Amino acid sequence: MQYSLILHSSFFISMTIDEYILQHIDDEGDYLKALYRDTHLKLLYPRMASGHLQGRMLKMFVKMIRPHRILEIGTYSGYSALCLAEGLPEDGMLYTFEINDEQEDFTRPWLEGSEYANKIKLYIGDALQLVPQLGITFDLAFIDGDKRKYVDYYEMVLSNLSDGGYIIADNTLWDNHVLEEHPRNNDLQTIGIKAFNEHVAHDTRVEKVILPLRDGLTIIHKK
Ligand SMILES: C[S@@+](CC[C@H](N)C(=O)[O-])C[C@H]1O[C@@H](n2cnc3c(N)ncnc32)[C@H](O)[C@@H]1O
Repeated sequence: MQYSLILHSSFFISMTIDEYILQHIDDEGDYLKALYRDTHLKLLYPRMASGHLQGRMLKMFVKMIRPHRILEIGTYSGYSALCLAEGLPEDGMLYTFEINDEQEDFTRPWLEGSEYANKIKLYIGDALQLVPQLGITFDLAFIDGDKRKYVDYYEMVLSNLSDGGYIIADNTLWDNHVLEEHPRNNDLQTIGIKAFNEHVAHDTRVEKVILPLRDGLTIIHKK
């Protein structure tokens, strides 16, 4: 009885903290609220969208880092793209890549209808193939694509990143599955994220921290 009360109260407290945080940070605004709702109404896997807290965090990172060119791998419904673009200066540009061509009909109108449309270029295709062809050096990259390919994204991004540039990688705690010593052989996403975390941890070209925000955000600074 005692135990279930403790469980219940800690669950209650953590819910309250999440709500408390959202009530004490900047509002996401009506446009992002509507996009988040539309994502949940019309798309599969709406949990993939960044949402209120992470979206404000991404905008804040852009304000702090002051990049001119941002790369995003994994646009999905465009929620994080809009938050990244919101933080950019007038002459800044976000290049966002989405491999799933069925996503375009939903996402392009949301990006083009926003007040940041002139700061966003949406590409449909595999970022691993398309980004090196652009010949652009980025100041900040947000990696949020296929979890099995994070090491490949990382190496590709690092060679297209300015010295002193930053990478933010999402989902790097993967619902705490990273703690599994021996993930199932077919759990390629957990295996991919663990390989990425090991790879970055031992990479002397960069400085890195992991923030336990939402599903884990790794912030990487290229020396
Ligand atoms: C987690 S969702 C992105 C969510 C979005 N960044 C947000 O926070 O609102 C991951 C997306 O990456 C896309 N994706 C996977 N592999 C990719 C690749 N190689 N290049 C571009 N997009 C990719 C998937 O189709 C999916 O829509």
